[in-house]
Amino acid sequence: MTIISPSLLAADFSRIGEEARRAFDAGADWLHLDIMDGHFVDNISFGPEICAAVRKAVGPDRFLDAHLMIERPDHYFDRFVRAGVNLICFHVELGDSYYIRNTLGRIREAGVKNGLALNPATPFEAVEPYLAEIDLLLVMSVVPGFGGQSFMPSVLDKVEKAAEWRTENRASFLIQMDGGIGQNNAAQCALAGADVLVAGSSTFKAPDMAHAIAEMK
Ligand SMILES: O=C(CO)[C@H](O)[C@H](O)COP(=O)(O)O
Ligand SMILES: [Fe+2]
Repeated sequence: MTIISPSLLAADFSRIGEEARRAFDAGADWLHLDIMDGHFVDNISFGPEICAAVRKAVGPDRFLDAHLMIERPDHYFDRFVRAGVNLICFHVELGDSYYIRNTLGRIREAGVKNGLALNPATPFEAVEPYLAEIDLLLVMSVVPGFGGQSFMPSVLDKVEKAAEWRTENRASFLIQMDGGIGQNNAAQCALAGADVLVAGSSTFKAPDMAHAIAEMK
């Protein structure tokens, strides 16, 4: 069954704890936390203190996946580990192979799952060298920075390539897609090979969140 991870970016920030609980009560499998620093992307969202508040609101057993859209994941990731997230994903565009490999290793050593994200313009080949060392590959289906953008179907090719690579190499990383995903394109993403679908606007802003998540599943 495909994992649905609503993005808290589309929630009502004046009631962040209640909103996080609302997602899980509506059938969310994971909750997606978008961290933006105003440098790697042209937007600022929230940091580790809010993540810790979300953890407190949902209890110890819920899976929180943090998508770091920040320039120095190596410098900041441990604050998110201490805040209680379960998975930390950062972008492959950020550095050379030493930086990427070292940061992936340090995240795992800190006791959480690691993930590597790629922007729509970044080719599959950029992440290929690291696929044996990751728990999750995030294929962005919008240019990161903002919720509510239109899904880019051109990235589905990369999802298919990643799924083929995984089969051929008997690897076990999950494939996640993020951006513009809803009831109208979830099946297309899953058929291409995605295991985890991030959905912000189509879940938090739906008239009935439980129905929206059930429809996607
Ligand atoms: O990483 C992101 C943006 O950079 C968000 O996770 C993504 O945009 C989800 O929101 P929506 O489903 O509304 O597109
Ligand atoms: Fe995201």
